[in-house]
Amino acid sequence: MGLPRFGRPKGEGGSQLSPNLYVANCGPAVGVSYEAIAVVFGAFGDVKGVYAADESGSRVVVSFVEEGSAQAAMKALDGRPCLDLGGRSLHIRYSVLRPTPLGQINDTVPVSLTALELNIPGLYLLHDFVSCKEEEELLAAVDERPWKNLSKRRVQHYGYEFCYDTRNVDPKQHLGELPSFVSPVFEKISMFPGLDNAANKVLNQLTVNEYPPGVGLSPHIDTHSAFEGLIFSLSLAGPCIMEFRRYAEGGLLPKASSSTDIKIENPETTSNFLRRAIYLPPRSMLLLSGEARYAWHHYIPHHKIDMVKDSMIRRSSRRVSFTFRKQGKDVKYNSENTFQFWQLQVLLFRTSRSKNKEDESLWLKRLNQIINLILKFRVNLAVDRVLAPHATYSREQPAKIGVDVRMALNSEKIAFLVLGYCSNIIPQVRLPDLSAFLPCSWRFNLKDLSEQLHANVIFPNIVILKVKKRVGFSK
Ligand SMILES: O=C(O)CCC(=O)C(=O)O
Ligand SMILES: [Fe+2]
Repeated sequence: MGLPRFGRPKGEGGSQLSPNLYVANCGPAVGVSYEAIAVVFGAFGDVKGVYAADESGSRVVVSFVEEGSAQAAMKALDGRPCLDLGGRSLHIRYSVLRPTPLGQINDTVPVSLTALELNIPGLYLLHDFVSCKEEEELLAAVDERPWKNLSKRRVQHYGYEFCYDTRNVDPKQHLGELPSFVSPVFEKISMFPGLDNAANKVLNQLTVNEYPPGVGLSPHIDTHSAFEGLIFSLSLAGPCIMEFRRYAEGGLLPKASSSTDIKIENPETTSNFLRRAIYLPPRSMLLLSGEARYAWHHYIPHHKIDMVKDSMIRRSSRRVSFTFRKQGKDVKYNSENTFQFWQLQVLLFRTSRSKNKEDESLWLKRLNQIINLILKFRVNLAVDRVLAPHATYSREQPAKIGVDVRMALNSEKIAFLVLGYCSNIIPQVRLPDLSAFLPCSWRFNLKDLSEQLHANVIFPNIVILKVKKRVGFSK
């Protein structure tokens, strides 16, 4: 699902009626926010969305539900200074839907060119972070070294080897300092706006990825316990689109705050998520921190051609990325640290399908281990323990509460759920909301382990439910 593409008005005047208005002299580049535009135009009828008309940042398309509203707005606002929009004179024409350009991928999302436009807290993008010469030198340096072949791309690891099975690094296997050819990049990282100068010193793991044209990367959040804090990714050689997803948490999504948001609703899985995309040109540096690093999945769609604004960008050459991270011990919870940005974690424990008593006791043992980790504040480690590699779904498929609970309950005797919320992200979700996900034919109680937890209230936002199948329940 993508947004409709709007064309510039054709010919003189753009007089063909339409519910979409092409508004010039208006947009973030001239200090007018999309929200302010939506409010002003909203006075004339329901506004479906305000979109960037092009990359200028000073031309937008306001899309109304009804043509009559567009007409009224045009009549009232065209050619006049608008006090609510900084006194700017707006130039308005009707905009028409443009047919999908040839070769466009159906499943697209508007692609932002800047972090500001993308509007994900904690995400920064600096263009031309390294020069063409530095780019050449970095590429030459890695090309002189051995690549490791994965199924579709090649990688090199420095500092610590990244293991793709566990999605983790072995902290005991230190491969040595990062190579000297990345020193110029480190120097620049230390000048990253707003960054503590010490930050570059602690980056001790580098993964170099080489993607052939058209090859992408599946959605993931970099393993919590493996890497602490900031993630820097330098793009070299070819461009790509990086997309981001923020999944519905307990059925709630953060308020869509940008016109680039797409809320995907998939009735089959009842999952929904916000989706945004940014263009990463060669030599740009992306920084993921805070919410961008912990709450949003990132991935690179497998496209040979990307639509960026109105241009078709062919991924004609390989893309090589240098991703710098800090291998870290598990983060301990305190009110200041990254746990604040912890995404909703749904940890689902299941007895095995074999209904084997031993399996069941194994799962109970694991559950207890994990509860102990939680009680010791080792939250990220607890999350990793469950989500990889034991869980039946991978980290790429974050838990969908409703579906997973039902799936577990249909096939298993017992399921345990540990539900954790980061209170400052989704303070609204409480137990009553959770119970809504359970079929009414199931009873669940909060006794046993949850009582134990409640007696040790550390995170008022972590709840353990023991979900029991009712005796005699038939499917
Ligand atoms: O290629 C990139 O820029 C991203 C790589 C990445 O997300 C990762 O290695 O975890
Ligand atoms: Fe990543």
